[in-house]
Amino acid sequence: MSPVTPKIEFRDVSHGFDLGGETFAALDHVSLDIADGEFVTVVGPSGCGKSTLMNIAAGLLEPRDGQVLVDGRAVHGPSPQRGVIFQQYALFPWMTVRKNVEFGLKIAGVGAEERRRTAERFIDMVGLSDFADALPKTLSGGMKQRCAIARAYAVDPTILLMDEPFGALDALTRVQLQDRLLDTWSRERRTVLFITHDVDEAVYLANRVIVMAARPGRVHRVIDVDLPYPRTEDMRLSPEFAELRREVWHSVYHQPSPIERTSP
Ligand SMILES: Nc1ncnc2c1ncn2[C@@H]1O[C@H](COP(=O)(O)OP(=O)(O)OP(=O)(O)O)[C@@H](O)[C@H]1O
Repeated sequence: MSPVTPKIEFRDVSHGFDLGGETFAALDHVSLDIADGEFVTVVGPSGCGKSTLMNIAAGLLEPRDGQVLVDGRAVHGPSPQRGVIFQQYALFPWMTVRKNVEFGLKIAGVGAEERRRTAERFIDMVGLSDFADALPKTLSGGMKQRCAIARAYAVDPTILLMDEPFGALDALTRVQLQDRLLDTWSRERRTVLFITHDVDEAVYLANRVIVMAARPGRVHRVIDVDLPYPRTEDMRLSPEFAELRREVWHSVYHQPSPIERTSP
């Protein structure tokens, strides 16, 4: 039987930034396979390279060493196949929700009628139908982020790359959006790579949690989350969840000291 090609493959990826004449190692030999349809979350201390990893997967940054492959092909730039959602909503402020969601489709040359139909479907999916003609400035943070999610989904990406998308939201909105995202994911089954600082969020959403370590940024542990979907509020309160949470928390906050470099 031939092995299944991972949807996303980080193959020995290293990246550094030049700081005052020295190279700072942001990522050090990161290798990771993500299967088609997986929901993978990434947690780790501040500065461990989570966003750098995401930017490389998005094709916004070329790694110094190694490569990222999507469906077995090397990534060398952004692609509509990979939808990216950041913490800051990045909506066009002068466009209504509908126009924001239609934007990527317009760029892709999709006709007006189909654009409208597709946008409506995804605006409905994120529960913003009553606000389709509203401008972003009239929306709450959670609504803006739902609009950003609808916009990312509308262009039909096979991969969603999400960099702390709920980081700026209050706890209740955050929990509601987690459920909505999982609901969408179970129906659409895109591959999701999701960065967060929040251990509960990491466990609640994922099939697998990747715990990174800092200085240099690297994969510290991979923790499988064997809880079934759909995830529920009761599950958050279960002993199994508490145990997974404890395990991830411990891996993030009780890491060994940064690797001592004895040679340059
Ligand atoms: N453009 C840049 N120039 C110089 N150094 C950078 C640049 N971008 C990131 N770094 C450094 O690389 C390291 C990794 O940064 P990155 O933003 O990927 O970490 P992170 O895990 O996402 O952090 P946080 O959780 O705080 O958002 C950090 O030490 C950061 O200072």
